[in-house]
Amino acid sequence: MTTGPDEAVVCRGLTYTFRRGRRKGGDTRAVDGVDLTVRAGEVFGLLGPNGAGKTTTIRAITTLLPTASGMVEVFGRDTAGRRAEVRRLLGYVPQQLSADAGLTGRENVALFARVFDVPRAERSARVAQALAAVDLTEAADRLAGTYSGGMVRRLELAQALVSAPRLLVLDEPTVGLDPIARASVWERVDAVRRATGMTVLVTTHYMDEADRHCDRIALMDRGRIRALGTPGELKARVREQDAALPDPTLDDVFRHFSGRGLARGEGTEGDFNDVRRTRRTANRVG
Ligand SMILES: Nc1ncnc2c1ncn2[C@@H]1O[C@H](COP(=O)(O)OP(=O)(O)OP(=O)(O)O)[C@@H](O)[C@H]1O
Repeated sequence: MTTGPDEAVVCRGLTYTFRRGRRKGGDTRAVDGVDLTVRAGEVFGLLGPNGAGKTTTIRAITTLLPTASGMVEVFGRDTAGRRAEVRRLLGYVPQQLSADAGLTGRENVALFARVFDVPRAERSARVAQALAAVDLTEAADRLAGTYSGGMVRRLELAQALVSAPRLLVLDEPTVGLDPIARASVWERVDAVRRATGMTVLVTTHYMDEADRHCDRIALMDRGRIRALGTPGELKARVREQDAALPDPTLDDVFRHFSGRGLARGEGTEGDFNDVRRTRRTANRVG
């Protein structure tokens, strides 16, 4: 075990290659030797353009992909050998829709409570608590299919929170939402974190969100971590190294370390699959 009590996630040399035939464009090394430590209790942001490898990294951390090469530990448990234990420590909100439109909000959360072995006697109280934590008490008995995009995201958050995870993993939690709905998702995450000390690992394209809500961020590009630190530290590094940028933004920081901008369309479009996945995610909450 390499993880200490202060470390929620440790990745060492994490590498993942998707194998595809040559006609389909050949193999893709989605994650290429990632070293990463997420400290217990922090909000850690994984930032990067489409196709940078963020989702693949968190799918390895959440045990949804096998650790093909390298090592991942979650609170000291190796994901390769102690998969079931790791899963019990996690709440995960994937990019793909994880709520069922044909069930009420309460039924959706109750389903997750059953799947994650919340004790039967505690279940209804825990479901109500999770719904309250995301401000869905009033809408709890309506079909999820009638919810707005922001409400669906908060419902998915409740689903992930009902098992009282020590680590909450959020993959693009605010993509496709309007600014008010985005702020509301973050408010709920921050409130639960303050109350429970839960660790949060989040991927996002939105630099302003990362700047405001993340204690530390890793800038990822083409499968590698290009820079890691607090937003303030990263900006200070750029300020020291580039006199032309006395007041750098995180986009400037990204450009400095990767040689290109983070904004969509700046040579960072990713491939067809990246576009398809992003559209699907944005559409489902639109
Ligand atoms: N199931 C898959 N099969 C083949 N290639 C894949 C698969 N999933 C991802 N990839 C490729 O791996 C690379 C990294 O993708 P990944 O989804 O991890 O990036 P990302 O940073 O999360 O991007 P996004 O912001 O679009 O979600 C991309 O080139 C992508 O096309």
